[in-house]
Amino acid sequence: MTTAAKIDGKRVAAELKAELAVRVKALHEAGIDPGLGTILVGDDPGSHSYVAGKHRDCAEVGIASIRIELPASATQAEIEAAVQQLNEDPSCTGFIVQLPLPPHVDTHRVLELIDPDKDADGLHPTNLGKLVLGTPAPLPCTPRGIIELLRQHDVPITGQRFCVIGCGLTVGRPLGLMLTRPTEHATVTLCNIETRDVAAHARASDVIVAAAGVAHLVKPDWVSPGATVLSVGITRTIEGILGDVDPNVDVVAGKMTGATGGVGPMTRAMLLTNIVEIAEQQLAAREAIVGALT
Ligand SMILES: Nc1nc2c(c(=O)[nH]1)N[C@@H](CN(C=O)c1ccc(C(=O)N[C@@H](CCC(=O)O)C(=O)O)cc1)CN2
Repeated sequence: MTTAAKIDGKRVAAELKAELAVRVKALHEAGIDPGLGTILVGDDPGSHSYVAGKHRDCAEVGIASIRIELPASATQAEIEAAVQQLNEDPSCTGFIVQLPLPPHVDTHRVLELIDPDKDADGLHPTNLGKLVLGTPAPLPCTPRGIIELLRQHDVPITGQRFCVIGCGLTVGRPLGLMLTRPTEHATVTLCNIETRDVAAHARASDVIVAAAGVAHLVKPDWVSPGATVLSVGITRTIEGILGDVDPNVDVVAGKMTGATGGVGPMTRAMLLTNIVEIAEQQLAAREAIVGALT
C-alpha cells in the first residue's frame, strides 16, 4: 500500500519567515519599519486563532502589529471607521479585515473601503481587477501560498488539470484566476455547490484543491493514482480539526497535505510577504524621489 508524500507547509513557511526577517531588518536599516494591521469582528474561535497566529508571526519576523477588535454587535459604520483608521495610520503598512464578518455586515462595502495600496489580502476590487489584467498587485494569501507550496514540492502547474472545490472569495475564485495566468497556464475546473458529479471532475485531475469547508469530502475514490491533493477547508469538531480531505486518500495520492500544517501556515507566511513587499515598494519609491532630487 503506497503512502502519499507529505506536502509540508509548516516547513516552507518557516523558511519563508526566516528570509522575511532578513528583509525586514534591511528595511529597518533603511528607515522603514513595516506594520500589519488586523480588524477582527466578533467571537468566532477560528478567526481569533488565525488572527493571533498572524500577530505571533509578525513578532517572529520583526514586523510591528496593530490590532483592532470589535464586538459581534459592531455596526457597519463602526467597522468602516476602523478601516478608515488603519487607512490613515502611517505606522500601518497594510492590513486585513478578518473574514467572515457577522451576517449583518456588508462585507463587500467594507473591502471596497480599504486603501488598495494597504490591501494586504489582495481582496480589494482594484487589486482583484489587476490580478485579472496581470498587473502587479498584492495577491490573495491562500492562493499565493498554494502556488508556492506546489512549486516548493516540485508539483508541476503548467498544462496540468486542477480541480478546485469551492469558489469562495479568499480561496477558490482567486486561485482559479492565478492558476490560469500566462505564468501558470493550468487548466482549472472550479466546482461549486451546484456542480454535478464533483468526484468525476476530481478523478480527471492532476491536482485537487479542496476548499469547500466540508469535513472529509474528498474520498480515496475521488483521486486518480499519483495525483496531488491539498486540503484547505477546516471543520472544528469536539474530536479536533478535520480537513476537507479524508486522510485515507493517502493510499492513492502521490503527494498531499494534512488537515493542518499544509496550506494554513502558507496563508500566514504570504500575508507577511505581502506586507514586506508593500514596504519595499515604499522604500523604492522614496529612493526614486531622492535620486530625482540629487
Ligand atoms: N481576511 C481574510 N480572512 C480569511 C482568510 C484570509 O486569507 N483573509 N482565510 C481564512 C482563514 N485564514 C486566514 O485568515 C487562516 C486559516 C488557517 C490558518 C492556519 O494557520 N491553520 C493552521 C491550523 C489552525 C488551528 O489550529 O486553528 C494549520 O493549517 O496548520 C491560518 C489562517 C478565512 N478568513
